[in-house]
Amino acid sequence: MKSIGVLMTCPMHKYLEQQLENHFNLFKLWHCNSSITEFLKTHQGNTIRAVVGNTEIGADAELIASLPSLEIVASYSVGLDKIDLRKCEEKGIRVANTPDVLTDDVADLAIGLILGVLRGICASDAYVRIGKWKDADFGLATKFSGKSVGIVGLGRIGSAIAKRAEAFGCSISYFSRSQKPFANYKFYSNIIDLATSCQILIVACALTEETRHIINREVIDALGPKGILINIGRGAHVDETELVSALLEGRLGGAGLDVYENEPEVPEELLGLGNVVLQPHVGSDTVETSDAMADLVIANLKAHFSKKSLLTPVI
Ligand SMILES: O=CC(=O)O
Repeated sequence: MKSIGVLMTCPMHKYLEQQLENHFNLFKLWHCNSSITEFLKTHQGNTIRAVVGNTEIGADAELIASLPSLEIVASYSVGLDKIDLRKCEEKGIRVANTPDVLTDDVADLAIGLILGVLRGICASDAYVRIGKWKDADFGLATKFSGKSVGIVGLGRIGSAIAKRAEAFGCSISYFSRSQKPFANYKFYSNIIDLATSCQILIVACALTEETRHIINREVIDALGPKGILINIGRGAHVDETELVSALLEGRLGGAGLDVYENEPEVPEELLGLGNVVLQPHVGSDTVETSDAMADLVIANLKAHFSKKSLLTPVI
């Protein structure tokens, strides 16, 4: 497979880059200072048969159009929102992603964010480091165990979060397109009703046109001044301007965020808030999971080019 051209869209995991280099003829899009078209002209765009993208740069219509020999997009991510799926379908381009292997890490981080916000873990850590403990006790935080948790999207990650939250004695309810026959949790067909009924609302669904800004002013107000919003999905699930004003005005109790609308930009106003915990989109960023995701990308590419079934096909 050494002669097969594979284009990586941006720097990702070093191990993935090495594996791609070992097995394929690897092109790195970020090595070009000019436009994609220029880059592809000088690097014979027509030799590239696969694209490996991620949550930052996937495969948009422009990239797909400039690769006449493209056969497969193997994403180093579970999320597909940076891939023009319609174009891929239209052109018969296969698409694969990395589900399952990252579920535990993302669910773990969701729980970490809840504890971070409710127990003030980051704020109290800073309190110790800057020597304030010597002057006074930190003060009281909020209990997590036993709270009511609402989950937006009960897919693989949402279900893994539910399982963890159950172990904390939380009651679980969820909103999704349809009721899940396997789930023993309370189903809401209306997200406002879910937000009204829970104390912690967690966004764990895929980003699509229907779920863009699914967390709007109405949902935030339904969650209320004691409610906590956790987002480990995508920044665009939340109307960030509304989120910021709700937090500043005390209409929302707190937030734990791993994702933002314009990454890596984070609204300045959030930086000074003690009831907010911020992470730089690291849900699946552990050594173990990143290696497993990389192995899955390679396995999908090898399967495709050996005319075998993809391990985790999307299209
Ligand atoms: O956000 C992470 C992913 O989609 O894998």
